[in-house]
Amino acid sequence: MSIVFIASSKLPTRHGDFLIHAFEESESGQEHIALTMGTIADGQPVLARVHSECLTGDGFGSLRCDCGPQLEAAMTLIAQVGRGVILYLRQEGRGIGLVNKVRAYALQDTGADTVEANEQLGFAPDLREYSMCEFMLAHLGVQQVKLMTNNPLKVAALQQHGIQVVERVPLLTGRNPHNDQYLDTKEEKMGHLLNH
Ligand SMILES: Nc1nc2c(ncn2[C@@H]2O[C@H](COP(=O)(O)OP(=O)(O)OP(=O)(O)O)[C@@H](O)[C@H]2O)c(=O)[nH]1
Ligand SMILES: [Zn+2]
Repeated sequence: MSIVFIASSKLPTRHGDFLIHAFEESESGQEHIALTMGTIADGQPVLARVHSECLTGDGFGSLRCDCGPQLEAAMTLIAQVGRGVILYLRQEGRGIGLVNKVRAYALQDTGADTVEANEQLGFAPDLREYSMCEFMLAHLGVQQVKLMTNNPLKVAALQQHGIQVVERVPLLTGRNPHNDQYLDTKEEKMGHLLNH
């Protein structure tokens, strides 16, 4: 994949003052974002989050998943240590897109779990890929990351793309009665480490 850097600006947030960096995939035009805080190009391991877009959770406060609280926790932790990076990848619905995610939710409303719903729609459970991360982190000067994630497959995928993940930092937050079963399915079928 080829991806190019477009522009950076200041982004004050309620979690602290970040910089926002915009990138664009050359062939598809797909846009991705990095948020950074502090000195991250000094070769020292950087607290990092590779977050997949979830408009419902990140933007609307949906309780069907744990994405919103995970994003907030990642921004808060980065602000606490004063340095870090969030790659916000536009891979809505684990890569199936927002409309198909709503289709999957409709199937989940009638009993399917998150994996079965994808399969009933003709998709693999997870279509994401992470090759853009290598360029984005290199552009930002980040050499090693302490990755905030509960997903060991994400750690492995990033390592396959040459990213040095020196530590996995669990991001256990956001469980509620609406997503309890959904999180159990991620643990049982998708290998997430949720300690439940
Ligand atoms: N297809 C589909 N996508 C979902 C569903 N619920 C959340 N997502 C998407 O899943 C993505 C986040 O993936 P998760 O499985 O929650 O977590 P992860 O990124 O693999 O792992 P963490 O780093 O621990 O958050 C986002 O793109 C969400 O939009 C669902 O029921 N079906
Ligand atoms: Zn979500």
